[in-house]
Amino acid sequence: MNLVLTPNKLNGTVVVPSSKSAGHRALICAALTDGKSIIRNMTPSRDLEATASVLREFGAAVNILETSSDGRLAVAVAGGLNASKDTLRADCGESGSTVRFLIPVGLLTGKEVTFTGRGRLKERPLEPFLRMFEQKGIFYKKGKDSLPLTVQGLLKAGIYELAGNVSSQFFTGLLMILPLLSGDSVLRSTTAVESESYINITLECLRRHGVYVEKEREGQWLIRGNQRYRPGEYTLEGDYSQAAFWLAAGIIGAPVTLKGLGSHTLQGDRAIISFIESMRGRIERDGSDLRAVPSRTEGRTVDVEDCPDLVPVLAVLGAFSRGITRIVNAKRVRLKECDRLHAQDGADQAGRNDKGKRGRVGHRRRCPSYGRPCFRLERPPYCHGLSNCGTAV
Ligand SMILES: O=C(O)C1=C[C@@H](OP(=O)(O)O)[C@@H](O)[C@H](O)C1
Ligand SMILES: C=C(OP(=O)(O)O)C(=O)O
Repeated sequence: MNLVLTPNKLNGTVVVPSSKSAGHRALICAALTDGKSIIRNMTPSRDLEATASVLREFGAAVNILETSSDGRLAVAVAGGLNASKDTLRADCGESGSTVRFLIPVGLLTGKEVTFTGRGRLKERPLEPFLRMFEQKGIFYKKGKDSLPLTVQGLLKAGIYELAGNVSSQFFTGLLMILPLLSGDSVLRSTTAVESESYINITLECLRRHGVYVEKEREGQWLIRGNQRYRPGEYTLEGDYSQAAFWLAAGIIGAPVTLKGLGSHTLQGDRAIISFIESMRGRIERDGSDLRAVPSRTEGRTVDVEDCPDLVPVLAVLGAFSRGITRIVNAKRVRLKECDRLHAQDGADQAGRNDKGKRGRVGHRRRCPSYGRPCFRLERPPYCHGLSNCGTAV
């Protein structure tokens, strides 16, 4: 799809959609209990629907209790993975989180599970799990693409070693099920761990459900076995990845106020605030509300190792700032729902990354196609939760 963005000023107040990462984890942890949980303030999305539908296939009941006037859901989850069918089909849509979180959960069912997906998900890497299946004697079958993938087997407590530089999502998937096994496990990364803030979001969700994991040292976690997930009732916090777009819009255009963000969050994408401030962008705080005020920003070097989802918005902000903005440690964003480096202006400079060197994207103040849109988007930008805005993008 080609989307033309006409330059325009945007202002107003946005109630930020809830964190999609927190939503996936909440649904899964609730499904791993043997009781009923209620998750409030869930902004619906296709990725969350994929997780909910796979959990239903595995035997949990996931139902919408209420929909608020702004489309937020209260979701009831009755846990228990007691699917009656012998073979299960898990359609993960286009969601990397869904497939990587739910492969270990699927193995808990003891059934043969076939994971499927659409679009780019079929090509996104699953190698860390495939290697684990070989080490742990788990049956799997797949063609030349990552999906469809059929798995069957039981994971046992023990030592799990995975590369930490492909996706933190493999660690999250294992961290959610290892506490249920009979015996202690150690999860260890064989490389430096990237996107670790997402692992911390996982551990926070586990704690909410009464499950505890100890970080022993960098890249290593001790997981006591024989734990049980307790049902919970809680409200999801606002999403800093999505807030980032509105903050940039406020800096570039006219003031934008954001509501619904937690100020004590573990989300790595809260780094957008310090990035913008380091670029001399003005962000005002009023309790947990944030207000982005139009500013003349200056290019900086920003490290996205822990916050890869900020790359698109930083590229936009960089294009509107004086001087050069360098986005470093961005190599893995090639592995997302689209090749997000390729989707940015200046992606050619990032291509020299294949020998293990760190990613680097340079953005000039003006894009070469000055006066015309300089990004190719495969989907419209997020625009849930918009209210009282003078002009839409
Ligand atoms: O665990 C999660 O919720 C996510 C982890 C990150 O992926 P990587 O660990 O692959 O960087 C992030 O980019 C993705 O949007 C969501
Ligand atoms: C990369 C993303 O999610 P996932 O990895 O779950 O597909 C995303 O939504 O930006």
